[in-house]
Amino acid sequence: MTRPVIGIIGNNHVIDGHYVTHGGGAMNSSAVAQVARGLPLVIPADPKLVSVEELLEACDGFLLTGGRPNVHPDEYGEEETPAHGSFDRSRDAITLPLVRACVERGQPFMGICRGFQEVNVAMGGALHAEIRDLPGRTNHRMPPEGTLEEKFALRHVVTLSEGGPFHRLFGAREVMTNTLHGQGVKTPGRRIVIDGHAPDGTPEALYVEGAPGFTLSVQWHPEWNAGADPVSRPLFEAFGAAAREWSTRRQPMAATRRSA
Ligand SMILES: N[C@@H](CCC(=O)NCCCC(=O)O)C(=O)O
Repeated sequence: MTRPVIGIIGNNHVIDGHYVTHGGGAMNSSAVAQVARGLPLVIPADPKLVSVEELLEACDGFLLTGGRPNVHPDEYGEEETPAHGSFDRSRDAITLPLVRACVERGQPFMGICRGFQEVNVAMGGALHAEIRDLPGRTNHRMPPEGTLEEKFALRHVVTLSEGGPFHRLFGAREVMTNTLHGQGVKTPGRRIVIDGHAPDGTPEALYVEGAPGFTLSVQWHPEWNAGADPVSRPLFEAFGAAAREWSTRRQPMAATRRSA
């Protein structure tokens, strides 16, 4: 059986100050290949190079990866300030319409960290520029020093809604997660259900109400230790199963198009 193709949304990275690359962390590719059991395909998220329509055709599902640059506040009707940090407008231009198209079509996606925030903004929601500056909130940012193990260590509980999709998937109302982000959901978009929170109230898990496909998205990084972690593993397995189902459903459509 062929593997479902999972488009991994790449980030623009500048190496050595001048060499521009499109990349996704190797952890994402491994989680897709080894846990979701999909074919990982890193996407250069730039509308000069790819279109949303082409991506929807080429891929069975999308992993909206984490990324340091933030979604531009223009996308949710706010003015840019220094607190908003850096941006990746090319990625915004692909992922926001891609999420809306996937919701409409029932094509699976899973948002991680920046990807989680993109799902919210795509559906009309807004973000806080810097959650650690808000009263009562803690610092969710990546520790600036330390090994990868220390940066991705489990740091807080996420409490999930009773009977919600995350509770059902994990079989627990409380799970431990890592945390490596500065921004967070301020107002949920249309049909966005916040299904899990950190102890300081920060939204951590969401899905799109009534969407016909897989939309589970998380503010933490399940790609870390994806094969062994009891939270990451079921998430990637469920995402892979959804992409596989999409791929088997669309094969007859693709065959019809080829023979026409
Ligand atoms: N920029 C957003 C999203 C944070 C995020 O996705 N972090 C992943 C960083 C991965 C890396 O180190 O490149 C925010 O800050 O909230």
